Amino acid sequence: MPVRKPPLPRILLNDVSCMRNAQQILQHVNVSVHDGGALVLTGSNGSGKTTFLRMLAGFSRPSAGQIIWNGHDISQSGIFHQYKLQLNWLSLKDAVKEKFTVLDNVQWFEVLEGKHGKSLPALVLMGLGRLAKDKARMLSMGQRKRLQPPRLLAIDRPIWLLDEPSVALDDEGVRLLEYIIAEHRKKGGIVIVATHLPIQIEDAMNLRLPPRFPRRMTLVDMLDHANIA
Ligand SMILES: Nc1ncnc2c1ncn2[C@@H]1O[C@H](COP(=O)(O)OP(=O)(O)OP(=O)(O)O)[C@@H](O)[C@H]1O
Repeated sequence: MPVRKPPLPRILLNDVSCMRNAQQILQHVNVSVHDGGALVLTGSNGSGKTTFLRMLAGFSRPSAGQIIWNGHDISQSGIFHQYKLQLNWLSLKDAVKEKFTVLDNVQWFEVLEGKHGKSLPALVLMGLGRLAKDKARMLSMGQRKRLQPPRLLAIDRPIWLLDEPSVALDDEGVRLLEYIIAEHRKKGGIVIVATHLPIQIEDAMNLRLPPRFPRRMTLVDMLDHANIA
């Protein structure tokens, strides 16, 4: 019987290291993600989670190793051009245009992508349907955060890079985000999330980045040693 080759991972990080401002941030990272897969990045403040996402988004280059997409190194310019069209990146900066309506803040991305019809249903799903025609400056912090998943749905690209997507969301907002992520994966999409907060993502791989400057003493230790009577 012929032996079937296992499918290539869609994304492979092969012994990747990354420097920022002449400082070594990530070292010898090896990870592979297949279609429908999820990778959750955790680690202390400054450990390099955002750097990891930025590198996958092409904002920083690995200082060593390769990022392979579909079997090709993304540092080749022709490949990178195709690769970046697969990405949807949500950074901590919400890029909400306050003078635009809530709907326009999502639809703008959709139109740029040459797509239509998904923005309003996505806002309704995230509980923002009633506010669609209001100016975005009226939104609370959590509501601004709820505006982000609809952008993912409106643009509808396969690889999602999400930096702290659940910060400021209430329990219902987190459940909705988890639902959207699960549905995306069912369609073969990939989700890579950096987070400090618990978020339920079934069968996700977890990558805990080591602290860059291991702490000798925690704040609690210091308070203990302060001998406050
Ligand atoms: N613009 C920058 N230029 C140079 N170094 C940077 C820059 N931004 C961050 N760094 C450094 O890179 C390291 C990793 O930062 P990064 O933002 O990736 O960490 P993180 O794990 O996402 O942290 P947090 O949990 O606080 O969000 C930090 O030590 C930081 O000092």
